[in-house]
Amino acid sequence: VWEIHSHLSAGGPAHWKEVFPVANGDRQSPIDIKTEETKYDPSLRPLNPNYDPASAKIILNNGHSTSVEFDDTVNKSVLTGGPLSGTYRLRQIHFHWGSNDEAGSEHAVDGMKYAAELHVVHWNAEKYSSFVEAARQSDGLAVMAVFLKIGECNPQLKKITDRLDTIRIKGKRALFTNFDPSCLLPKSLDYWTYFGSLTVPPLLESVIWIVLREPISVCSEQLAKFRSLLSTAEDEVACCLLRNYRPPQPLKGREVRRN
Ligand SMILES: NS(=O)(=O)c1c(F)c(F)c(-n2cc(CC3CCCCC3)nn2)c(F)c1F
Ligand SMILES: [Zn+2]
Repeated sequence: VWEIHSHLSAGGPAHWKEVFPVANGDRQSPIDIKTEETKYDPSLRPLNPNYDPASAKIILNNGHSTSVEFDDTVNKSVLTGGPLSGTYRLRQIHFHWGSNDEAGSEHAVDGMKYAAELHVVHWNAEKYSSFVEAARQSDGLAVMAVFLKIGECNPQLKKITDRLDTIRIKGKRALFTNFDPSCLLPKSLDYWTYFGSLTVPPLLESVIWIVLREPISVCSEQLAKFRSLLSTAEDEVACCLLRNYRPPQPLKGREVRRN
C-alpha cells in the first residue's frame, strides 16, 4: 500500500490533490501557528512520553525521509497526557528538512520556519488494533513535532546523523536499537495542539498534532548529512533528498490550543 502511495505521490505537494482529494480537506497539516490566536486551555494536561530504548529496531531511508522504526506490537513505548485521552503507542520518528538552513520545518510560527522538524508518530492502541486501522480514524494518530533550530551541533542527533551514510540509497535499512527518542526532546514540553492530518500522501485527517514550543538545536553540518540522503534506489540515477517539507495549509477555522 505504502509503495502505491509513494509511487502515486510522485510530483510535489502541488500535485497531491489530483490523486488524494483530501489534500484540500478541512483539517490538513502543517499549519502556520499564529501565536496571538492560540487559546490557553486549562484542561490540557502535561505530556507524558514514556519510551523503552529497547523498542527501537531499525533506521530506514524510504526515499521521502529517514525514519527510526519501533516495535509497536506491545505497549512498551507510549505517549499519554497532553490533549490525549488514552494511550498512544510509539510507531516511528522521522524528519523534514529543506535545501538550505533558512527553511525546512513543516509547521511555521508567526510565519517563521525553522531549519528542520522532528515528528514522533504514535497510534491509538487503546481503541484500534493496528497502525493502518488507526490511521483512518479521526483520533487514530498523535504526532509530537519538535522544531530544529540552527545552532550548536546536537550530540543526541549525532546518534542518527552518524548512521545516515549506511542508508544513503532509498530502501536501505540498518539495525538501530537502544535508542530513546526522549533524548531529542527539549527541556520544556509546553506545546500547541490542533486537529490535522498526515503531511505526506495519503494525507489522512487522523492526526492529533502536539507541537512543542521550545526548539532543539542542530548544526549545518548535521543538516547537510540529511540532504546527502538519496531519494533514488540503487538502479536509478542518483538524486539527493534535498527537501521534504509540505508548505502550511489553510486553517479553515480550526482552533490551536496551548497548555
Ligand atoms: N509527517 S507526518 O504527518 O508525521 C507522517 C505520519 F504521521 C505518518 F503516519 C506517516 N506514515 C505513512 C505511512 C504509510 C501508511 C500506509 C497505509 C495508510 C496509512 C499510511 N506510515 N507512516 C508519514 F510518512 C508521515 F510523514
Ligand atoms: Zn512528518
